[in-house]
Amino acid sequence: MNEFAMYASDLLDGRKALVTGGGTGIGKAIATGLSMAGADVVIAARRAEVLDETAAEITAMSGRPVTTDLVDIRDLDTVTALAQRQGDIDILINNAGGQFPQKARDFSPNGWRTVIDLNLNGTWNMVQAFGNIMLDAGGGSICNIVATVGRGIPGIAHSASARAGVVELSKTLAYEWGPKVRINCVAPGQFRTDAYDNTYEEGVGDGFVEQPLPHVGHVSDIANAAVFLVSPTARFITGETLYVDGGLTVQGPMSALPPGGFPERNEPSPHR
Ligand SMILES: CCCCCCC/C=C/C(=O)SCCNC(=O)CCNC(=O)[C@H](O)C(C)(C)COP(=O)(O)OP(=O)(O)OC[C@H]1O[C@@H](n2cnc3c(N)ncnc32)[C@H](O)[C@@H]1OP(=O)(O)O
Ligand SMILES: NC(=O)C1=CN([C@@H]2O[C@H](COP(=O)(O)OP(=O)(O)OC[C@H]3O[C@@H](n4cnc5c(N)ncnc54)[C@H](OP(=O)(O)O)[C@@H]3O)[C@@H](O)[C@H]2O)C=CC1
Repeated sequence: MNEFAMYASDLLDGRKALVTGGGTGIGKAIATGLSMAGADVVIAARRAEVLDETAAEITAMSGRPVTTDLVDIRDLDTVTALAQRQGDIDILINNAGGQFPQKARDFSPNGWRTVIDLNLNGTWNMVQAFGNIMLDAGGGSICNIVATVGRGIPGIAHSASARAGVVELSKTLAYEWGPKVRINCVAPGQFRTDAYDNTYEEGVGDGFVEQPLPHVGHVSDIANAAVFLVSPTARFITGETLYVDGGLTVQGPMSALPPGGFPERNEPSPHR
């Protein structure tokens, strides 16, 4: 079975889709899924060579041409220029992003700013540049790739904050742009892309045996969620965040005892 061919091959016929960070990992998977569903896909990021290789790979699978373009989402001038070249899109996937893991108490001011700038301001640059064009042109659909916000993500407080900002931005724009533009988010759990493995050497571990679906996800799981959300199949859905995390965020501490077991009833809290 082809994991990227879950939908009809003409589901997105006649639609043009742009995926930021589409040269690698999750973005590449989403671009593949869109192309397999019939969209004309543009992948955009900073490294031309990576993009070109990926475009050729996707075309070999889907039989459809894939265009590449350059952008640094942190640099508004390059975003504006991209919007001038590729503004006629129907679908925008904001996938470019990332962070470094560090305890919050150790963040430097510039470290914090850098991650917020990439994931919140960078996404906003893209959303406003392309959203405005979609509004003027009559409509479109946007999907932002975030992370499993809502319960906190220890080790990446900067990114968790930025992604929560994107979720709230998306809900707000769902109101403001409602009649014309749908905007949703996909929240991946942990997916073993090259970038993930390079960044989190010991990240994939015990957590997975406790989550309701106790295995690592495949990038096509994200792609299929994103394709669904930007397709007419999801035409009555906007402002939503779809968690694709094997149930990680419902795993919770329900079955775990606190260290040392439960305290006696009515014992005062040890916290000040
Ligand atoms: C902990 C478990 C979490 C599990 C959940 C995981 C969910 C998410 C998973 C993923 O996202 S998988 C993909 C993972 N890969 C990435 O995200 C890599 C992407 N990261 C980057 O591309 C870069 O790190 C960056 C965030 C874009 C920053 O790169 P940039 O070149 O712009 O920064 P610099 O100019 O080098 O530095 C700016 C500033 O930030 C500080 N800094 C950078 N890296 C680190 C680091 N590893 N540790 C600590 N601090 C770092 C750097 O020192 C600078 O600050 P100052 O020194 O000037 O104060
Ligand atoms: N893998 C996982 O488990 C999870 C991933 N995520 C998020 O999903 C997204 C994809 O992750 P993943 O595929 O694993 O990681 P990758 O690092 O492979 O993907 C990030 C992509 O974004 C591009 N990119 C990075 N910075 C910029 C920029 N400033 N402007 C334009 N493009 C940029 C990169 O290409 P280039 O360097 O050529 O610009 C790269 O293709 C990220 O936002 C990540 O944080 C969220 C939760 C979990």
